[in-house]
Amino acid sequence: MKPKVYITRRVPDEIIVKIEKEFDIRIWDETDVPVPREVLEKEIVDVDGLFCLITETVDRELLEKAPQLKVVSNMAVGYNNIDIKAAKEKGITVTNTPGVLTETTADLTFALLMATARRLIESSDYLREGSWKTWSPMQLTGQDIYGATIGIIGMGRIGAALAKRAKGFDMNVLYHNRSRKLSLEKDLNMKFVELDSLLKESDFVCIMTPYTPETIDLISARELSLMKKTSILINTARGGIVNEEDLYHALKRGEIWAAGLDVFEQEPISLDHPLLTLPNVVTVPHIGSASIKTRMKMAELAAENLLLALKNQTPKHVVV
Ligand SMILES: NC(=O)C1=CN([C@@H]2O[C@H](COP(=O)(O)OP(=O)(O)OC[C@H]3O[C@@H](n4cnc5c(N)ncnc54)[C@H](O)[C@@H]3O)[C@@H](O)[C@H]2O)C=CC1
Ligand SMILES: O=CC(=O)O
Repeated sequence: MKPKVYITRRVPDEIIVKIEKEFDIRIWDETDVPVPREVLEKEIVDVDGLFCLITETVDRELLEKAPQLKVVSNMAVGYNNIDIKAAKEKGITVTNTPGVLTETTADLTFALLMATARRLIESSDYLREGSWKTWSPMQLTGQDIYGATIGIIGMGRIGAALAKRAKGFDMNVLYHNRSRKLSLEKDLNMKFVELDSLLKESDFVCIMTPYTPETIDLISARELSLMKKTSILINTARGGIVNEEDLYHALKRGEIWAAGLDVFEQEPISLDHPLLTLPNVVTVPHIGSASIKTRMKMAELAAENLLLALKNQTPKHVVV
């Protein structure tokens, strides 16, 4: 009998075919609707492998319902949706998809930085709604990017890729991380600073840490109050790292100049969320890794991790 696998979303056909060759699969056959929790709870009961997305909460309660489960393969680098401690206790392997999305996510982060600094979305709306009557000296003016100081919190794979892009714009790069990255500091001529100094000195603050107990609300009222009035906050890491209520007040009071957000505490963000009422907030729907090539690579890697784990071989990227 083949091992059983549950796939929590319709992924491209070639990925499904690959998994289907080896395993008995069942799938939540939707592209834009996540599997309801009650369905997942039923489906997980007899499976050996789970192929899931960041939209699924794989907590202890769910894992308790899966006595046969050997592997949870997350199609993402971030795995804050999975209870790693519970998985480890149960001897369940958890895998993720680092690396293949690094450059694409750094591209989006820099694009969001540029769109926010130069008010691209607001300017596009201004033109289309017929407000553009003339060229005017201070019309839709934004913040300069070249030569500005960028502070990157979390100097991992994506943080480093972002720093390289910043260097291309002659930016001064500061970073804060759990540990120093001495060779990167030398290669990219960037400086390690404590978090408060980074917040005080940067024109752009970009968050690139994982979402962990230590990074919940890492940027709250106190941190925002340290930032320059002309500064811009960019978050493409995870929503809960920035306290959204505090961010709203800081933007409303002019304590910081603008924010570019790809990630939110609740996803999708509710359309009546106060942040969506502010013109100086650029929002996109968690599209950091969303290029066709990169999403294919992520799905392929997640499938490969799953296959290797179920064949008792070492997956390419093991979290636990
Ligand atoms: N918006 C999107 O679509 C995407 C978002 N992400 C997010 O980006 C995160 C980073 O991804 P990678 O760069 O591949 O991970 P990584 O593990 O290579 O880098 C994370 C860095 O953050 C540092 N860090 C962790 N906790 C910290 C703390 N409390 N203070 C300072 N630094 C801390 C680590 O030391 C590490 O250097 C992911 O965990 C995920 O949440 C990743 C891909 C796409
Ligand atoms: O948010 C996406 C990820 O890969 O993590």
